[in-house]
Amino acid sequence: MPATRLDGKKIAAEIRSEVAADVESFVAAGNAPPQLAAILVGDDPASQVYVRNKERACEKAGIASRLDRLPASTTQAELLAKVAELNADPAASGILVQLPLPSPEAGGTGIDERAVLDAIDPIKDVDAFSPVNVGLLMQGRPRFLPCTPHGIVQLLSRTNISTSGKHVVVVGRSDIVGKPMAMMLAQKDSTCGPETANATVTLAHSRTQDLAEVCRSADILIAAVGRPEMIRGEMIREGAVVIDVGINRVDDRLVGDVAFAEAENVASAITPVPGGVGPLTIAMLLHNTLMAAKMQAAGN
Ligand SMILES: Nc1nc2c(c(=O)[nH]1)N[C@@H](CN(C=O)c1ccc(C(=O)N[C@@H](CCC(=O)O)C(=O)O)cc1)CN2
Repeated sequence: MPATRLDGKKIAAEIRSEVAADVESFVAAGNAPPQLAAILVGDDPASQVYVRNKERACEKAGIASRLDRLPASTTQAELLAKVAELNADPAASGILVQLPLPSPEAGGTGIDERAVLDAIDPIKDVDAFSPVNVGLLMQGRPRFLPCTPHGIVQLLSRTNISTSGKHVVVVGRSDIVGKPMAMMLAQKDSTCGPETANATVTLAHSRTQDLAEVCRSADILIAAVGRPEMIRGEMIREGAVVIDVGINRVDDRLVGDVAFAEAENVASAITPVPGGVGPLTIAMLLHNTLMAAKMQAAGN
């Protein structure tokens, strides 16, 4: 029997309407609407789509947004000055810098991404990429959770997939997805409760020996490597849950990190690409923006 498709788009819509209702109450209580301030450097086509989608999602949820578009020729000092301006602006509840920053080959000036992310005020860091928020997550007392891993926790919880006591293999050790995902699932508790925490986690990567065997030992396999269809059907245990974080453009087609047609015949449940994990990223960004506004309104 083919795997159940886990509908991230539907779950994201649910979360977005929950956030919209919560924003309405927040504003009805006399607060200014939350505002998301996004910075886009350069003209990468995919990034332009993502920031536009973020603006639209904000609008639908009653969240204000502003977008600062900067040319690819922007220097690190100029970008840091923009971040400082937004840090000091009380109207900006949440700040994000759309990644990736333009490489020198794309006309960029070689900005140190880490230095820019470090400069965002942690209380406005709705991507949860700053060292303060990463550190709080590591210690099991998170403030903001990074959007994509948090979206995956929400997806697992809302489809009744427990991670407690299970072996979860995360393939990919990026700061944005792999590392925080592994950390979140290994904790004692999650925002959705202990059933979507308490996993035994293996964080696999490009140097992992016998990756196929490691993947086959997973009850839940999370692929976040950024390599089209790298996870083949034979790398998946019969009945495993497969979460595909990859969004790769191949010949004008979007494909994940998992060879979907092969995986679908082995897994018990799988996220499609598109329509799986991607939409949850923006839903959780809205959640974080509202959370930032609430914390700032409370003077935290
Ligand atoms: N500052 C950030 N930069 C980047 C992040 C991030 O969370 N913060 N993540 C990605 C891009 N991203 C959001 O920024 C993002 C990517 C994909 C989707 C999505 O909904 N994908 C759809 C397909 C959309 C398409 O047609 O391209 C899907 O998977 O169904 C949302 C957000 C890197 N940069």
